[in-house]
Amino acid sequence: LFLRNVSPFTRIAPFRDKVGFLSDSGSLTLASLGLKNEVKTVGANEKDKLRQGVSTIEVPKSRVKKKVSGNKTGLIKERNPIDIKTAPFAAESFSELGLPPLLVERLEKEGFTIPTDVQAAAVPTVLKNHDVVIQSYTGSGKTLAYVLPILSQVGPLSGEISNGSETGNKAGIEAVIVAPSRELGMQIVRELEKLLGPADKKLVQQLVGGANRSRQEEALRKNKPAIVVGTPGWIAEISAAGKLPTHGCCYLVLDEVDQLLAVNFREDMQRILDHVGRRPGACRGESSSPLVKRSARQTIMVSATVPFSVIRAARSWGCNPLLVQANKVVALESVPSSGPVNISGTPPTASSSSNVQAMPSVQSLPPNLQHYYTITRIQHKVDMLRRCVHALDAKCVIAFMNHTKQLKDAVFKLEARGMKAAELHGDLSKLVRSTILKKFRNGEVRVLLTNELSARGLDLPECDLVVNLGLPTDSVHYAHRAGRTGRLGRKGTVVIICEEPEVFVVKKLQKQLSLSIQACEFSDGNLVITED
Ligand SMILES: Nc1ncnc2c1ncn2[C@@H]1O[C@H](COP(=O)(O)OP(=O)(O)OP(=O)(O)O)[C@@H](O)[C@H]1O
Repeated sequence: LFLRNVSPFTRIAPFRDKVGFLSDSGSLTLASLGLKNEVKTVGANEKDKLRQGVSTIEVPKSRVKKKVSGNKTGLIKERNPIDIKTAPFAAESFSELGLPPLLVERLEKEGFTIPTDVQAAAVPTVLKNHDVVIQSYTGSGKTLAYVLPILSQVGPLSGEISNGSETGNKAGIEAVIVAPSRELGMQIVRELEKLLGPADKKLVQQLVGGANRSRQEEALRKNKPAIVVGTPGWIAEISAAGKLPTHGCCYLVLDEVDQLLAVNFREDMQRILDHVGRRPGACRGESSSPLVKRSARQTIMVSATVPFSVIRAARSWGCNPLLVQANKVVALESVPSSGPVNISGTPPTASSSSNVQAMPSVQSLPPNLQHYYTITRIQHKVDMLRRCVHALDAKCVIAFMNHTKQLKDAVFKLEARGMKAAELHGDLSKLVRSTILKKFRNGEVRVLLTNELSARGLDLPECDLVVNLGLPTDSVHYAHRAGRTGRLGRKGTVVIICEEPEVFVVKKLQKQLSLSIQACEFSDGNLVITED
């Protein structure tokens, strides 16, 4: 079966030996199957720009996936065979992933021409209706990895004739996307709206806190959106009020799934899992045949960090889920679901997940990051931040502190020294938060002082430096904070400014993440590497 699927490949790039997939029996590569002779190496091309995020192998255009229509009236979705062979092979273009031509055209208009590795692996897998956990490092394009399969089935870009309505949807909500913060939810809405275009953007409805609830409910009633994106609290609340028709929903996406497992979301998540589509447990005990008809929603779980708790949850929420990573798709059953605990010894907070990664967390970090730490006394931390920004000539800086109260003081100190700074945290109104983010994006603010609120999912591609003025609680938090820079192949620097007694935590982070965090000083406007 594998040979049949592989033989039509036309070209394979130099990394072919490394590109493989795991089956129950172990890791397979093209080389191990003696298929090298069937392929031709391609040289460097325009993709160099996106090197680590982008595909290296072309899949024949003929291998376009048979379209599986989203079911507008019922819940039955046919699962295609667990064909994990196609997924690992990154594609040269979006059309090779089996996406409808209209969607590919729209992607090109928006400047998306080449899928990243995780998109190339995830899109065909999701299109085949598998429940998945998508894990790939921060900034590698996980949002489009699930948005594209949804848009290829839902709305006008799917190419399906709409049944007379402008939005093409009259049968209730077809996809629910849950994100842990309002900012992240709105970012996902923007990504969807960008692809749908102004004429069809009403197909997406945000359900996030801080906005006028009755207006959101009115929009739900009037626009009949096919996709809703929101935070757990609001989705659960509107659902409990009977204003969210999600029983026929085909897709449930849990973005930043490990954070959604936190205690403070538990009740709301339970309601969502119980009411969106049919319970995944419905497929339990049925035939293990991959061709089994599923009568449940498709559950898509996404994060750069996949702790054991996610693996356990995914097994219970999903139906034979697959773990999708760049260049690799593997049955979740084959992934261990227990292991060591928390590195810093700090108990999990309400916002943190309950245990550490099931896989080396270095996989959560973009490859182009430089990591440093420097030691100073607590009262000099903000001044050290200023020196660090100057030394690295950073233009767009996100600095994390652990206590909201410290942010204002730090902003004051930086502004007093002529450095444009602003604070961002959950106690600010939604309007103020949006304005600050806008100013940061357009360069009016050089240093954004923030707390854990901004650590997850926020896509600020211009950010070239992340500074930890307060230590992250564990390696998961470090990875998400660090991942605000170095997005999609860009370079980035991460600096920890700590006190002498905190160095042991830096060493633990270093060990846990299997990366080098170099000791440094900032003197005379330069970064100087020091002996450890
Ligand atoms: N194929 C692509 N070509 C060019 N740009 C892309 C492509 N896919 C995604 N992007 C852009 O890359 C950036 C990062 O994408 P995204 O926010 O989805 O990353 P992520 O993996 O979800 O990160 P995080 O783990 O931090 O949430 C975005 O600005 C997005 O528009």
